[in-house]
Parts: sequence; structure tokens; C-alpha cells
Amino acid sequence: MATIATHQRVEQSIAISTRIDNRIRETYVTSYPPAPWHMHGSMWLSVYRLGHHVDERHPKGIYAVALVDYTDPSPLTYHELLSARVITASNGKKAVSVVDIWVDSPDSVAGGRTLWAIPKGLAKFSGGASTKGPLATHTWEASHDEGPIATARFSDVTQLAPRLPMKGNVEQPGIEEHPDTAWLTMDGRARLLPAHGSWNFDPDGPLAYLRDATKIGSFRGKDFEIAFG
Ligand SMILES: CC(=O)CC(=O)O
Repeated sequence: MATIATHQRVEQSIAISTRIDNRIRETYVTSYPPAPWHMHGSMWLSVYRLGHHVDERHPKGIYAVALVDYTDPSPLTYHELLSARVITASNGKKAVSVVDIWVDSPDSVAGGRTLWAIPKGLAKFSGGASTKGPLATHTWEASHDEGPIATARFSDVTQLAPRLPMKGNVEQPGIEEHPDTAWLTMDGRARLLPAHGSWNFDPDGPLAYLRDATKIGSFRGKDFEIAFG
């Protein structure tokens, strides 16, 4: 894998699998900005309590599952589905650790994996949106080569909310492209309000472990501006 910095972007060939078992990998030539990434967009998020240990990567605990639409003027625009667990990081601070994550941009896969050990894979996203006065409704479907992952439907009036500060920490265990533990901060602002959110995690898909988790609440974050890095 060669990396060359050109015009403030990193150009990199990376082998990405759209299958969980990594059996089939395709090579993509990618280009992504250096850290920090100044991202803009919207997100739809629910918090779940998983009451039992599923496997080493999915111990019991509090998980956030989110759909994100990164839009212009972000340096990369893409859709994302992720689950992240709330942890106490190795420095003793509260943080989240991204467990499962898919995007529809090979550039984002390469940047996320190489800069911060975020284990991004590729997926396809579709959906729709409608509004009725201040009420916005969004539907989403996400799938990868092995089949559907999840669908979601959210309704919210977040456009009425003021923009407030949003901060957080992320700690990632090392992966092939970034073998050391990675630490990154998120710092920005967003309009954020509770929302009505419902999810269907495909029973044969990689988020099936959330099917018997208990939903604690849902939120929509709109018009966010956030620096990751
Ligand atoms: C830091 C990032 O890689 C942003 C994202 O979650 O896509």
C-alpha cells in the first residue's frame, strides 16, 4: 500500500471488502484529506442498552446506532451507518468506540481506517424524506454485498432547535491499517432534539445483535459542523 501526500490530500491504494469475512477484497485508489476532518451534515441516532454479552466485539453495554449524511461543504460527502459502544478509555475518560461501521465512499473507508483505526467497510444506502410543517420524516435502508443490514424511520422537529455545542471522544483498538490504539476528539455544534426513531436490524445481518437490545431514546442532529481529529 503506497501513500503520497498531494495537494493536502493523501492518495492511497487500499483493499476493501464488502463482505464480513474479508474473503473477497477489491483494490480502490483513494484520496482523502489529512486530519482533522471538518464535517457538516445530519444524523439520526438511537441509544440502546444491550443486556447480555454477544461476543468479544459486542459485550453488554450502552450502544449508539446512527445514520449520518455528510454533506457539502464537508471535504468528503458520504452516507454512514455505525454502532458505537460507550467505554471508559485507557486514559480514564468517557469515550465511544466504533464497533461496526459502513459508508458509501472508498475515500472515507481509507481515511477512517488509516488515520484513526475506524474499521469502515462499504455499503449501499437509499432512502427518502418528506416534511409537513416543522415535522421531518426520513427513511433509510442500508445493505452490503451479503444482504440487508438495517432499515430505519425517523420523525423529528429538530429544525426548531438552536445550535448547541457537541463534543466527544473516540478510542479505537488498532486494526491492520493503524495497528496502534487511536484517540480522536469530536468538537462542533448541532441542532439536536429527541426524535421518534424505529429500526429494523436484519436477523441475518451484522447488526442482528441489537435486535434484542432495549432502546433508551432517539435523537436527530441537524446542520452539524464538527471537527474530527
Ligand atoms: C472521523 C470519521 O471517519 C468520520 C466518520 O465517522 O466518517
